[in-house]
Formats: sequence, C-alpha cells, structure tokens
Amino acid sequence: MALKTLLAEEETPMSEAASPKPSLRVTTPTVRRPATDRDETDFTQRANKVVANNVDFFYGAHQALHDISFNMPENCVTALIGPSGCGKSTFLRCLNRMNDMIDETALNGQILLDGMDIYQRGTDVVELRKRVGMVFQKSNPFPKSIYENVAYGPRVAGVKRRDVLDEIVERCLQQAALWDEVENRLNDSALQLSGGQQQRLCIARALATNPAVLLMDEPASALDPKSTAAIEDLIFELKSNYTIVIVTHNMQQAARVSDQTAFFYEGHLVEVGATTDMFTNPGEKKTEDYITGRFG
Ligand SMILES: Nc1ncnc2c1ncn2[C@@H]1O[C@H](COP(=O)(O)OP(=O)(O)OP(=O)(O)O)[C@@H](O)[C@H]1O
Repeated sequence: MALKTLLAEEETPMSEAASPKPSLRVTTPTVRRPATDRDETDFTQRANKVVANNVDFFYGAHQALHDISFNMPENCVTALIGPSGCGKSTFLRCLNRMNDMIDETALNGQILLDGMDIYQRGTDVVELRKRVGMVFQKSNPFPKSIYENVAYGPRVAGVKRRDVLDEIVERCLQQAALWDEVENRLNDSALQLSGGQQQRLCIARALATNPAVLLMDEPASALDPKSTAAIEDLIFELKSNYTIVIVTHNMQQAARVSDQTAFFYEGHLVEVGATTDMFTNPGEKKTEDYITGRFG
C-alpha cells in the first residue's frame, strides 16, 4: 500500500501473509519534529503532561519494555501502535500503575505526571488512578443503573449530595456524548445498553473522577463502524479537556484521532512523532513496513 493512500483508507488491510519477521532491533528511537506548517496542533508548544524517562518494565525475568523515553503533551492524543506483544498495553498500564496489581513486576526509570514521579515512594495510587483514568477494550459497566455507574466514583470519594451527583452524572454523560440517548432512562440497568453505548458509559464513568489523563486500550476494537466513529468523534472532543493516550491496532484510527504516534516493536520504542509525519514519511523502515501492513 502506498503511504500516501494510507490516510484515506477506510479499513485496516493488515497483511495476513506478512513478509518474514524483521529481526532488526532498534534501541534508539527516532524522535521526529512535527510538521507545524501542515498540522494546526503544534503540540510541541504544549506542556508535557506525562513524561516517560528510560522506562524498563519486567514481568518476573521477562523484560517487556526497554528504555522507553518520550513525552505526552497535554490536550493531545498520543497513539501507541505496534505488533501484538510489543508492549503497548504494558506501557499504557505503567502510566497509572495498573501493573502494580500483577505479582512480580518491576519498573526502572521514571514516569512523570505534571513533573511528579508517579513511582516515587508515598504516591497515593488510588488518587493517581483518579487523575489517570482508564477505558478498556471490552466495556465493563457495573451491573447497576446507568446513573449509578457514573455516580460510583464520586460516591466513593465521599460526594453525598444528590444535586451534586446529578450535576456530575449529567455533565459526564454529556461529555461522553451519551446524555441524549439515556436522559430518560437513567435508572435502567447499564447492561441494557448497546456495546457502543456501554463503552461511552465507561468513558463517562472514567470522567466522573475528574481525571487529567485518559488511557484507552483499544476502546473501539469490539465495536461496529458506527459506534467506532462515535468513539473517535468523542476522543476528538475530549482532547480539549484531557490528555489522551490510546492503544490501537487500527492504523486508520491512529491516523484519524491522534496528534502524536509512538511505534513500539519488541518492547522498544522505534519512533515517535507527529502522526501526520509518521504516516506520510516515517523515519524508520520498520515503521513504514508496519503501517503499510507488511508485518503485523
Ligand atoms: N500479565 C503478564 N504476565 C507476564 N507477561 C505478560 C503479561 N502481560 C503481558 N506480558 C508479556 O509482555 C509482553 C508485552 O505484552 P503487551 O500485552 O504489553 O503487548 P501489546 O503490544 O499490548 O500486545 P497486543 O497488541 O496483543 O495487546 C508480551 O511478551 C506479553 O507476553
């Protein structure tokens, strides 16, 4: 596939009959400057909300991430791409310490949120996860009403007043572009919603704890094209208020929704830079091979 046509493609025709697995290991990422004349969103001018400095990550003896360093600017969408098993989800989960829940894991290096190392001793991990919310591949609403799903986080945080909860629920459902569809059925079970609606409800639930950063792990991969488009539109809207990091296998989705793309391969960061640049003029042959579907 010609690179120039990639951005215009509708689906992701990742080649099943991939060429032989490249064996090259790149340890120094190519850091590309964004093309500011083509990209209205000059994210290099923004403050860095999240910064990874020389991050190594281990599951027991297995090293899943090697020396990952890059910045995620505020109010930008950063897409993490790369073949299965390259460490995208592991890296994403490092950003709110979700990996702490897995036994015998270890992290070296630093991850800064607003300049503070989230792995430093004394970090309140519950508070951290409120500031860095997460939406998973498979929507996972609680078996409660639509209202209670969104009110859950604020209630746990001690909000008791009904009028305050009502305001939070409406605002978050509005932000998640779900309010119009559910305002008359807030007491219905969340499990009665469609898959796409459930995913937007999970986004509303994540927003209810007032996060600064939203992590999304393939949030649309289980959805039909219409629901996928709704989630992509939503991501675009949300980035004016939140910093978003998204894992996706869908190259067109990465090209459509993200400002910055980071390409991972075998636990290494190969290349990071402006999405427009990366998809039209990648700096590394391996990146080009991946985004054009030569291996996956
Ligand atoms: N809980 C775990 N325990 C041990 N090893 C793990 C665990 N989770 C992931 N790994 C390993 O870490 C490496 C990176 O996995 P990870 O899930 O981060 O990759 P990924 O790029 O997100 O893959 P995919 O696109 O298939 O979701 C893989 O070798 C995987 O087997």
